[in-house]
This record gives sequence, C-alpha cells and structure tokens, in this order.
Amino acid sequence: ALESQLTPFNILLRAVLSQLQEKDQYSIFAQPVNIKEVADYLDHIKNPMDFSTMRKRIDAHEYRSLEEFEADFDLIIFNCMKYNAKDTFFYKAAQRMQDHGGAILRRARREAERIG
Ligand SMILES: CCOC(=O)c1ccc2c(c1)NC(=O)[C@@H](C)N2
Repeated sequence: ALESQLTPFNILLRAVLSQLQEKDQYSIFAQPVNIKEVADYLDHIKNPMDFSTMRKRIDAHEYRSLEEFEADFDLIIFNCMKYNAKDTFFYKAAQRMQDHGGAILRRARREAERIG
C-alpha cells in the first residue's frame, strides 16, 4: 500500500538514488546495459546492475539496510570498471560516479542513523 511504500527509510533510499542519478549526466548507469548493443557484456559481467533496477528494489522493499543499497551501487561501478578499459569514457565516468557517490552515501549513513 502507499503508506508502506513511504516509510522514512524508503523515502531516504529514493532521495539518495535521485542524488546519485543527478551525477550520471549522460545516463549511462540509468538502465541495464543493452545486450543488443554490447553483445559480449554478459560473458564478462555476471551480476549486471543499474539505477532503474535499484529503484525497483527500493519499491519492492528489497533493501533492509543502507549497506545492501550501497552494495548494488558498488556493483554498478565495479561492473563498469571491469568491462570497460581504463582509458574509456565509461571507465572515467565510473570513477567520477564513485567519488560523487562516496560523499552522498556518507551523508546518507548519518541520516539513516538519525532516523534509526
Ligand atoms: C547505444 C550504445 O550504448 C552502449 O554501448 C552503452 C550504453 C551504456 C553503457 C554501456 C554501453 N556500457 C557500460 O559499461 C555501462 C556503464 N553503460
């Protein structure tokens, strides 16, 4: 029901996800990597992750802690740095996302402690 959707914790996760997506200015982390465009992606990446999947998991109450949410964020970064070579636009975007995300998640951890 809507009220179970809008627990303080869920509201926090949705706010954090929006803050992270603001840093994805070319939306390269917004959707699952398109396997039609990147044919060998699943040969290399066993656990794909993206922000739209994370949003579905928030709405399905699949995150029981901020650490579980962070693990999926870290997976997005890890996959990108694994599949793409260091000198690529994608790899560099993952590094910037990791930096921005670190600051956003540190603030979120304090907020999660405050709401208990
Ligand atoms: C239309 C072509 O799109 C892509 O090739 C493409 C589109 C998005 C991508 C990606 C590839 N690779 C990645 O590692 C993740 C970060 N995002």
